[in-house]
Amino acid sequence: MTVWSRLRIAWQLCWATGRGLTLVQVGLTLIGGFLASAVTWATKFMMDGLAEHGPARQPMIAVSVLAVAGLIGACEPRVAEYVRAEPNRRAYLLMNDRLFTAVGEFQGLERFEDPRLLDRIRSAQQSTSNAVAPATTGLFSAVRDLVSLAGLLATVYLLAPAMALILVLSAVPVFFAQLSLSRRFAGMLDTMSASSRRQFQLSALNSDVRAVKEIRLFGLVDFFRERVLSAIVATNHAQRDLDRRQLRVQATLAALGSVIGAGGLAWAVYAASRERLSIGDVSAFVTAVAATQAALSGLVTKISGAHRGLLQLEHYVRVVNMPPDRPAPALPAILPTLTSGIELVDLWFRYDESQPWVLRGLDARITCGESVALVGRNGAGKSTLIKLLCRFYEPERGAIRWDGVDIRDVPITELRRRLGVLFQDFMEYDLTVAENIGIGELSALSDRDRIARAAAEAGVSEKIETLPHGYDTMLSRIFFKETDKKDAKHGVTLSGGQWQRIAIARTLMRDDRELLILDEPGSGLDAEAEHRIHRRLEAHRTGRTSVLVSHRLGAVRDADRILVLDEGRIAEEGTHASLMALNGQYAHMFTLQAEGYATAGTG
Ligand SMILES: Nc1ncnc2c1ncn2[C@@H]1O[C@H](COP(=O)(O)OP(=O)(O)OP(=O)(O)O)[C@@H](O)[C@H]1O
Repeated sequence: MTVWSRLRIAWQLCWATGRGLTLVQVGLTLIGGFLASAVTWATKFMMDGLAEHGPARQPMIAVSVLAVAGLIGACEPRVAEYVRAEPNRRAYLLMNDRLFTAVGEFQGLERFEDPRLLDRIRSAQQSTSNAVAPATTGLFSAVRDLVSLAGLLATVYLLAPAMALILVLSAVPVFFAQLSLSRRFAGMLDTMSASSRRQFQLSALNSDVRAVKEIRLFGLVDFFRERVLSAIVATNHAQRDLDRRQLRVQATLAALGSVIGAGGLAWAVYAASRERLSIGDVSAFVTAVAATQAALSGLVTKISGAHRGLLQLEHYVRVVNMPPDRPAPALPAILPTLTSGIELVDLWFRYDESQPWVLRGLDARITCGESVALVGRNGAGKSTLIKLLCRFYEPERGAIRWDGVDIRDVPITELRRRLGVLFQDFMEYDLTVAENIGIGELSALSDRDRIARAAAEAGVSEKIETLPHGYDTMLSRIFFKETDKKDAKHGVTLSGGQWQRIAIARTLMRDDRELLILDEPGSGLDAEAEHRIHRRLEAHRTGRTSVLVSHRLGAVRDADRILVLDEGRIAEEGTHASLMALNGQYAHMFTLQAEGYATAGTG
């Protein structure tokens, strides 16, 4: 990205936060910029007037100008600060809105599995709070210093052209050194983000109750502490290196400034002694040189701050402008109401080119109105298949057809509107019970009857009734203080199985959808609860098109058809009875499980 396109982004951001406020900032910038030159010239006229011992009018006018300039100079930074705070707040809101929308548009899971992109999203998120001020107000300040500098240099040039040239030349190397520093800083942020992400993840283990148990039991405290510390040491090292470079550049600028200032003063005094400069000229020269150096050093700092801000903003711009990962079809097909069925045709899928195939030419059919069970060993690809049905991933070859229509040809949101899915790794939201269930169907978020029906069907309504505020009880996994745990308004914790029932209820809010998918709905439930839930779900699924994934083969035996996934294909399919008669993989797995229960029962 070029400097100009970055500047354009900063300007567009300012403009989008408010045209009026931007124009006020431009005005303040110009006023602030011309102030130093006004002071310098007024000082010159005042001193010359005094030296000439003429009427007091000229010095008094100069004094008036100085007084007004002093007033403006005192107020302008405060006013500017106030005027800039509002656009920054607006920019924060606007950028978060755009970022949320942009990331929300990522329809697949691939981007969320790319660590570089995750870093970029994190940097983009950070840039909404810490890059806007340097990039926008920092730029205005830089322009103000630039205007101020131009005026001052013109003043110095009129008095001593060589000195103006020396001042400019002395600033050039420092300016580029500072720019290279900020580039390094942005580069360092990039490389650090991976290690700080790691550090953050490892540090988070300290407050994750699931991790705390294992860490204590396996004696891992020192192991993780050392990992965190080494990540911090690496970050500190990079920061220290940068600080040293910064110090060198700034010290050089300061030393150069002092030498030039002293040299200039000596020359001005010498020129005045030879009457080539008036007293006013000398004082204007001294004021202008000092102000020029201050403006130069300010300019360099502000430009480098703005540069850093702009480099960070680049992450935001790149994320916001990412092309869709599931582009809408050029001629979208209409997804028909499911009447025939869903066909999976020669599906080939792997997560990455470097990884083995998970599906290898899988063919299957889910007939409308049929309850299908999907079984197979761990890692066989059951959850992957479900994610393909939802288009979280796309098959590398083959197609999924919904009543003959390739699901890639319809808008993805339309496809997802037709699905009700319970994922194996369902979410536990820090929301109330009613919200945790109701968000399954946002339009019914305040429909308490429907929420209560879904809860009853998921077998969790009795538990909800015992909660301190019933459906309005806050469910939380995070307590900020130990005392919060005792106060129901901060939330109550549920057991894993109770959370699972809440998640099932959430999915059942979408029970009018054409395809219901349940991935391991009973995994966290006790035997009796699982049995009851499966019976309920079975009754619920009757006559509806559904796919149930489960390792408990007792729970799938009543399905209309059972598909056994193995080696990336459907290895066996049929009813429980026909698969048992086949005496293949399913029969083997079922017999093993049944024997396990029988042994447990008799043992
Ligand atoms: N996000 C991912 N990135 C890379 N590989 C993955 C990813 N998710 C799953 N896999 C791999 O794909 C294969 C199939 O995984 P999948 O979760 O679909 O199996 P499954 O049949 O649902 O297993 P289980 O019964 O254990 O839930 C596994 O080898 C797994 O390691």
